[in-house]
Amino acid sequence: MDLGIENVVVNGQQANIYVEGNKIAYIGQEQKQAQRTINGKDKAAVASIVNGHTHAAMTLFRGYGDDMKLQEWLEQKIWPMEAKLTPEEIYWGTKLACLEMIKCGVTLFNDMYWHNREAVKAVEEMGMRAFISEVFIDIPGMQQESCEEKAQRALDDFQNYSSRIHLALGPHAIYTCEPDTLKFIASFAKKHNLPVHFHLSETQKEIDDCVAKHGKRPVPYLDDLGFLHSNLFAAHCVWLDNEELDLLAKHQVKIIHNPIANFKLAVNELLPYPGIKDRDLKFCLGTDGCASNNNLDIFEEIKFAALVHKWKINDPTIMNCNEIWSHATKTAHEMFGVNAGEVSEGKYADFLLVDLNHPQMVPCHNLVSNLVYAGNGSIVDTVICDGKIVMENRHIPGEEEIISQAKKVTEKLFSR
Ligand SMILES: CSC[C@H]1O[C@@H](n2cnc3c(O)ncnc32)[C@H](O)[C@@H]1O
Ligand SMILES: [Zn+2]
Repeated sequence: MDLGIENVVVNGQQANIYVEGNKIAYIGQEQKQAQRTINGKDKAAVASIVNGHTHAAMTLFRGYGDDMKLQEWLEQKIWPMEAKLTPEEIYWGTKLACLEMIKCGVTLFNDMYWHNREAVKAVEEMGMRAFISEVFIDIPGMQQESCEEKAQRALDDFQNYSSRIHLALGPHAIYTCEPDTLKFIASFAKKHNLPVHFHLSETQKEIDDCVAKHGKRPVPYLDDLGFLHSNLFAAHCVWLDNEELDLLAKHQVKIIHNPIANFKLAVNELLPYPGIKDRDLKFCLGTDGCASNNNLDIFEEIKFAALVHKWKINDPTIMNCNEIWSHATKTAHEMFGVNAGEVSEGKYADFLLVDLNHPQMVPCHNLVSNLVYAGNGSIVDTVICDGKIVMENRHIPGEEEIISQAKKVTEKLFSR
């Protein structure tokens, strides 16, 4: 065996876990020879978490452009700064994002940002899994190549990356992409079996503008373009009526819930959870970028989601801890087609060792309750992704350099 974690709490029992290659080969009472063995005493092994929607390199914008409405925030603050970003800055911003996500128990994330070659390099080096988008945005000056050239170039590039890196197509939103772009992306995605990563129904303005321009709400508009399909990952989805929920369910669109960013940008609506649950629509959680969150601690997102739906529906039994934990881990990995999300034999060895002696984890009447309601990213001690240890005892190789380079490039960016 390549790696052993001995005497650890796993699925409610004390046991040993052995990893061979990138998979969990054995969980049980037997003790086996392994090249490397970790003592799992006072630790629990739990599935790693997915960040289903983020803009990783926006870590460099943490605390910049706070307390604004979405459209003004994008147009007055974010897009002018993004226009100045260099590939090197994206690289260090993405490394910083990976560092933060690993520290908070994420091994797989779904990213949409500029200069994806640098993002890929950062993710490869950090040992994580990611879906990395080729972005499409029809704003003059923001996109040089044609859609066809961009999509084909991305397809070629991604042949050269490891199996941890997946290509997605990332049209930004209905208000920044022309109908022909959306049609092209849908057909290219279907032809090449690629996921599409999209912002959908985030603000009332988006709905009102769509009705004014196209005579229909966003989801029927997208349906008429042939854009809805089961490999569409739609972030936000807060302003949806019942007809739209029916259409999303008909096409099995996957939904990413980003409640903290929604609250910070005051989009004034919440994911329609009862309608989503009734229709068995699949959803997981995302942090969105660091300029609208302002961190990538997915534990905060999990707790916030569990609380806010209880408040909205006025029912504390809604979104119980097992349910939200499962959305963030098992369902999330299933949605992305990655064979992880549970600590069991045959799954990828993507899991966490959480510290059962962390003050926020003591006492432990119910592990999942502590994970959801008591803990945060700081309870994560060790992270394993694709069979490799990417963090041990909360230390990640190279972290000091990432922090110092992220500070340095941010200073340069904001002084230009
Ligand atoms: C084309 S790269 C991604 C693009 O999206 C911007 N962005 C970040 N957060 C949001 C949000 O909540 N809604 C819409 N767009 C967002 C980001 O700054 C990049 O420009
Ligand atoms: Zn976003």
